[in-house]
Amino acid sequence: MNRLTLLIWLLIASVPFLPVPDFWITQANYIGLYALVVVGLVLLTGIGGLTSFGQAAFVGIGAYATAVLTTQYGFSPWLTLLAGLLITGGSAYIIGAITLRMSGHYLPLATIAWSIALYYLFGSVEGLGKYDGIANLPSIPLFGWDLDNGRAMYWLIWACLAIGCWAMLNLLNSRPGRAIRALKGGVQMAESMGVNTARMKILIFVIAALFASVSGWLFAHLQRAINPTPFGLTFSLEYVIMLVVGGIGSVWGAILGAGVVKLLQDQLQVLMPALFGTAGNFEWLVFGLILILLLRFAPDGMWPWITRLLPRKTPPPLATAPALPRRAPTAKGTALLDVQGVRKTFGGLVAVDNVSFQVKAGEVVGLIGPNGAGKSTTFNLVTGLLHANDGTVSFMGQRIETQTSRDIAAMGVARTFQHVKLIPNMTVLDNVALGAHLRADVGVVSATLHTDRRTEASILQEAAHALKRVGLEEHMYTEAGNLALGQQRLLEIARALCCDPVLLLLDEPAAGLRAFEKEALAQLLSSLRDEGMGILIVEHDMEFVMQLTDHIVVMVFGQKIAEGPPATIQTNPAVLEAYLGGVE
Ligand SMILES: Nc1ncnc2c1ncn2[C@@H]1O[C@H](COP(=O)(O)OP(=O)(O)OP(=O)(O)O)[C@@H](O)[C@H]1O
Repeated sequence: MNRLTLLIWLLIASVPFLPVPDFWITQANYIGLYALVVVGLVLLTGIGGLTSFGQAAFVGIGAYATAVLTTQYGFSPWLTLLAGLLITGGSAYIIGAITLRMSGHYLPLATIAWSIALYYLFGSVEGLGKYDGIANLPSIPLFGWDLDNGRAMYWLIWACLAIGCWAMLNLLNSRPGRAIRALKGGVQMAESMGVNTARMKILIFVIAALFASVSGWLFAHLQRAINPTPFGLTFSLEYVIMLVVGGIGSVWGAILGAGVVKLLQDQLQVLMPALFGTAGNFEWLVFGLILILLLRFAPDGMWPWITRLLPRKTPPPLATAPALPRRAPTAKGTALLDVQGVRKTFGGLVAVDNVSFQVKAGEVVGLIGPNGAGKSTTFNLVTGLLHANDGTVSFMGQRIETQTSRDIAAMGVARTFQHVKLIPNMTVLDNVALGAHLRADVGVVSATLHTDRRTEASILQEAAHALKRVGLEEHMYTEAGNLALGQQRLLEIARALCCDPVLLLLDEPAAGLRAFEKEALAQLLSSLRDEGMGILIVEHDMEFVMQLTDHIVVMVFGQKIAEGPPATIQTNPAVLEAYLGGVE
């Protein structure tokens, strides 16, 4: 934690000692409660890209769990916090497992549906007090002290928020955190790096729900009485507005958003009825307008404005750490990839038709052909992104044509993409570190508690080494989206190297590179070949391919029309006719 952050937290902790009126303590309490929910939403929506309009329902589960168990069964509020977390976590897991398979606008619609369902459940069940709710909740005891007023609850609320922010930041800057951030870059890339995207989605859904549940527990014991109203759809929408206002990708933006919306709401609730001359929820008019303007002109919310004013942090030097375990080297000449008679159709189109070829360790094989020949489709068949209709694909003697891209990555096959797939707002170093996902075993708990320091240092060291190999070390802390296209391709190669692959598949790696960068890339690939790596490369730059490869496979209209060493391919009449436009 830097000095400025520490100073701000100390200032926040000292507020109840200062002559601050109770009104402002109450405001601060609600801001803290809302911010807890929004920090969860930052992870779910801002980072993970999953929109939820149902967080208030999870706040409700936390609140009702403690209300029922303390008032009807006499449990301690601390026990009911755990019970609430268990119930919320369980419900979120079940709801998530059902709804997170949906994509596009179906997911937000589903979250609205279960949010409404839970709201009516709270209001209809006799044991939950129906719409009157449950009253007379006990206060929370803490080391013999009764947190029975707003000032006392202030510390607990803001301590929970501080712990939540600390845990969330730890998580985001870790191996699972990078995997979560990769979700927004598309499932294909993340799965190719070995990330179990379905599990990650459920995980962030459950974590966001747990943040909401803690907020509900605190809310219930602050109010000492609850009813269904604060757990309905309107409040869920308010949380989303706070997220957008503060900045959807930032933990600190969550607190800012909660603060700005809460304070503005209070002012508007007084001002707007006076302006219209009648009572009503006119503040929503303003919120709607603010939301539209923000989405149009500042979709990243207000936090990026503030960060521009803050002093730039110099990243600390990377810690030295033990190297990550590497695969045993494969002897040159070992058969790595064996593609036999693969066929892939898209409806009536035969994209790949009965294609066979092999790649050995210590060999660079070029896969060439005009546009639409089926090269990328063949790549996708080898890496498990697509499954062949016919034929077999084997890697080191093991059949892989029905395996997932995650399993194939785990076996030692790494790839780059024709259309670069990276996480633009993550640093180059973190993007590359994602490649080492399968080489370390840091779980969410360890990441959250920051007990993963050693492994994290090893991962970053590995990523830095890969960046050095591709000549991008000076851009380590640049946001990946700010790199030129050619450099982004080099980043993808570094990420693939970070997987410690046996077989490297490169889809048009030289596209967008300048002459000296191509030269450096050719040298790098040659040295990887000398180390025993097998390389399959799709490339349109013929000079590059002819100089680098040991063997070339030529495809036209989905079929293999020739294969052999570059010198033979260059003079093959069928290739010249079909691919290069015929013999002069
Ligand atoms: N998901 C898909 N659905 C339908 N058709 C597809 C799909 N993917 C590829 N195709 C078609 O399959 C054929 C082969 O495409 P592919 O991208 O594999 O060719 P390519 O050789 O990699 O071409 P390029 O060099 O332009 O990238 C093309 O006609 C393409 O339009």
